[in-house]
Parts: sequence; C-alpha cells; structure tokens
Amino acid sequence: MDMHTFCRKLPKIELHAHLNGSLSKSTMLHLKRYFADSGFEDKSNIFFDEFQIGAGDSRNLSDCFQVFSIAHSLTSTPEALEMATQMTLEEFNDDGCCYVELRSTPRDTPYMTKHQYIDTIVKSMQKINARLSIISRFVVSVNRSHHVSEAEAITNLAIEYNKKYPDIVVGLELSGEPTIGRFEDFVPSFVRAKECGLKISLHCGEICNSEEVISMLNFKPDRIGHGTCIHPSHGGTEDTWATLCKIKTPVEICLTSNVNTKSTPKYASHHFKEFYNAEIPVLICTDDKGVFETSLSQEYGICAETFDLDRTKLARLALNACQHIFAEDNVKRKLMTQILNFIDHHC
Ligand SMILES: CNc1ncnc2c1ncn2[C@@H]1O[C@H](COP(=O)(O)O)[C@@H](O)[C@H]1O
Ligand SMILES: [Zn+2]
Repeated sequence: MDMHTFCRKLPKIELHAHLNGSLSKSTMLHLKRYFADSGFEDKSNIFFDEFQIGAGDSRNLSDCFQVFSIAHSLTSTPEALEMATQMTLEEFNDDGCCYVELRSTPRDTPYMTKHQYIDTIVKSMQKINARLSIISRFVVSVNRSHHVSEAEAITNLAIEYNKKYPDIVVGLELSGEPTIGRFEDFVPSFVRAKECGLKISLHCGEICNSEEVISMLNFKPDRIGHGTCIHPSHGGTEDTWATLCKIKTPVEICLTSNVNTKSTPKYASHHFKEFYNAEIPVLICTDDKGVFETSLSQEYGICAETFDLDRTKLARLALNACQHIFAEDNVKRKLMTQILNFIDHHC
C-alpha cells in the first residue's frame, strides 16, 4: 500500500472543521442548482477562484474572512443547509474519517432563524449517523467579531440543544477574525457553557497576542485551535510556551490552512514540530477543506512527509486524537478499537 492509500484508509478523527469553509466545489455546485431550481433569488456568484485559497494565493489570513459570505449565500435555507451538512459529512466519510466534529455559527437568514439553523444541523447529523459508518457531532461556534449579546444568544442555544440532544451537540468554540473582539468579553458565555457540561475549544494564538493566549490557556479549555503564535520562535513568548508545556492543552493543528493563509511560511517551519517534540497532544485537522482545497487524508500525508513520520507514528496520531474527542467514552472506546485494529493489520 502506498502512503497516499495508507492515509486514506487510516481511520481518522476530524476535530476542527467549519461547515461553511468545508463546502467542496461539487457541494457548492449542487447547492447552486438547488437555488436555481427552487426559484429562490440566487445571490451567490460563485467564483471558485475567489472562494478557494490554494497554495501560492496572494491573500492572507485577514483576507480569508471575506470568502465565507460566498458559502453563506448557499446555506441560507433549511433545505440547503441540510444538503450542505450531509454532503460534507459524506465527503469526510469517503475520505476515511471515522469521527467528525463539525462546527458552525448558527445565524439568522431571510429564510430561517438561528434556532432553525441548529435544529437543521442536528437533524441532518442524526440522519447521517443512522445511514453511514462515520460518527458525527456538532460543536456550536461563537464568532468573536459579533456582539457579545449575539454570543450570549448562541450560548443559550448551545446549552438548550446539548440538553435536548446530548449525543449530537457536544461543545462550544470561539472562532472568527482574530484581530476583532476580545476574549475576555466572551468569558462569561464560555464559563456558563462549561458549567452546563459543554466541552470548550478556543481558536488561540492564530495571530500574535501573548496576553490573550495566556488568558485563554488559563481558562483551561478542553482543546485549542491552531496555537500558531505560542512557541517563542513563532511569535510567542517564553511565558506562553511554558504555560502550554505545563498544562499540555491538546492543539488542533491545521497545516494547510496555516500555510495558505501565510500564518506559517512553509510546512517545514510549522509549529507542529515543536509541539510534537514537547509531547503536547497534536490533532491533525483540516479547518476549511473547501477553502484550502484539502482533505484530512491529505493533511496526514503532508504531516508524514514534512516531519518524516512512519506509518506507525502517523496512525498513533489518529489513535491519540480519540482521547480528546468531545463525545462520550463509549464512542472513544469504539474508535480506539477500530484504529488499533487497523494498526495491527497495516503497520
Ligand atoms: C482560517 N482560520 C480561521 N480562523 C478563525 N475562524 C475561522 C477560520 N476559518 C473559518 N472560521 C470561522 O468559520 C466561519 C465559517 O463557517 P461557519 O459559517 O461557522 O459554518 C467563518 O465565518 C469564521 O467565523
Ligand atoms: Zn478554524
């Protein structure tokens, strides 16, 4: 089996995927056709050159926040959102993922409320979980560029839906343009969610802001996203690095996202290396597989090649990721058995 096939066949765990950034070309074309056929006004001018930020694109991290509105115009009705959710989960399933946590910010559109938005995703996931072997869970996103009152409303929804569907809605996460908004303003919402039993993930250190990194790490989230500017050689400080090394918060690593947005100059200089060597739990994820034209198996392949990991080490990354999923312990055990079985046969 070549490395490409190995990476596809390896049962993988995806823990950081934004729904609207994960829409593939074919899903977007399908949605566009749906809008045309159902007589909705089609505001989506999909120019894939604009939506996709591939290798060598001149746009940077702050530019990338403009592209999500293209996807948003295609997920504005409950039917379209259901198709987007199901097609995206099918793609993760086809790529050999055995477990996915999809995240998304519930939003009001001309055709649905935030309530309907989260309801639609939950119902779509239930259908997928019944039909495919992949196991999916939902992490509700708070966008830091929105007003705090919006974050509070979204937190209430997350708590309500976690009570109603504990086997689907498992966490709350903070994302959005990192130069906008202050983490401290959202702390009360995240404290409340934590107290209600939701798991927490925070986009942390995507840009250099050591003070914020420290307060995020001190909040003790269950996981953080990116962690780009934490190590001193990547714009962090001795203090940010020492704090992470001490508490060893698991980090959702998104190699291609960081390279394509120029947060990281090239794969070889990615902070994965320092984190891995310091035995901080690293979780290989895609972030926005549609925008960055990638897949989880591709991310595993890039990781193996760049950091010279053999098959056993690579498979161990997937196995270790099971420890940090937000779903219940019986799911954890089931996934670990599946991956260990694969390791027994293929490593
Ligand atoms: C590239 N790095 C990133 N950093 C921070 N936030 C990001 C992101 N990529 C995506 N998002 C967040 O995900 C939303 C789109 O999906 P949903 O509409 O929620 O499904 C974006 O609007 C942004 O808030
Ligand atoms: Zn992200």
